[in-house]
Amino acid sequence: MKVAYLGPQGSFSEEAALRYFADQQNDWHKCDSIVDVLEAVEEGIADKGIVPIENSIEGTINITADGLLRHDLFVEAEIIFPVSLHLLTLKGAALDEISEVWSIVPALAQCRDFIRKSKVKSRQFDSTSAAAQAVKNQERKDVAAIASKYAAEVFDLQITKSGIQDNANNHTRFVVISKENTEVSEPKTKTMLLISPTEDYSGVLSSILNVFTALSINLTWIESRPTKKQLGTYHFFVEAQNGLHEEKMNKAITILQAFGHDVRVLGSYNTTKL
Ligand SMILES: O=C(O)C(=O)C[C@]1(C(=O)O)C=C[C@@H](O)C=C1
Repeated sequence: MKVAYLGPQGSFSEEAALRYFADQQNDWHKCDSIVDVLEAVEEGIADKGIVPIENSIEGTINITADGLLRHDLFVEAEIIFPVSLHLLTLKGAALDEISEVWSIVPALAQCRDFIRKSKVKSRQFDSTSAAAQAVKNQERKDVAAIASKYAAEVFDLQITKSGIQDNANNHTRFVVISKENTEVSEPKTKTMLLISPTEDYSGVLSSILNVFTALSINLTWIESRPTKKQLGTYHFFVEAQNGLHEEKMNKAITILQAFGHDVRVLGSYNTTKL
């Protein structure tokens, strides 16, 4: 089986993939961006992909949410991964020499307090490990990557300051995606739906949420993403703490469809904490 994830070597996505699939002999397909991971799975270049979808400090990873909207993909598992972000520099560099920090946007956002207090500039890269690789290749002592301890090892960089994220208790939720909707043969603990109202009227969101309240379905995640067609119109991601095998979940879907909403079941899955 071929699994796609965000590279280069040293990314959090790689750590999550290697640990989640530890007992399997897989071929790995490293991608340059999160969008490339989604496309690799949709185009059949990879059988599965691992992408970050939410971080406990920064919230939803919009690139992934929008990718799930655009691509015909399913979620088959979720992985909760602890994230600790460090300032990686060339060996011998000092903290007060650094004038710029490099990383992927969600990681820069997780370190907003540190960046603001240190009055350094920030520059976007496609992954934490791409930033670490650039620090290594460019041989500059005035820049630092915000990345993992693993990336420091891979690129032989020094951890000049550790644990710089705004909150020490930091986790990123990844999802395992595939092109096929895997049969829900055994009970699962969660279900992700994408609900797109076909009409815009006052109270449309509360009418959706009331369905879950009425059926005592606890929601673990709700996210709205713009339709990108008209200001103020949205798609809603809803994650429920019930599997698709449960009657009340199917009832909720039937009622939402009867209300005229477009409902896509993105998957029913279990959680793995790494
Ligand atoms: O850049 C990486 O190392 C990734 O795997 C991506 C990513 C993300 O975009 O959320 C994953 C986990 C961390 O939250 C920081 C970066």
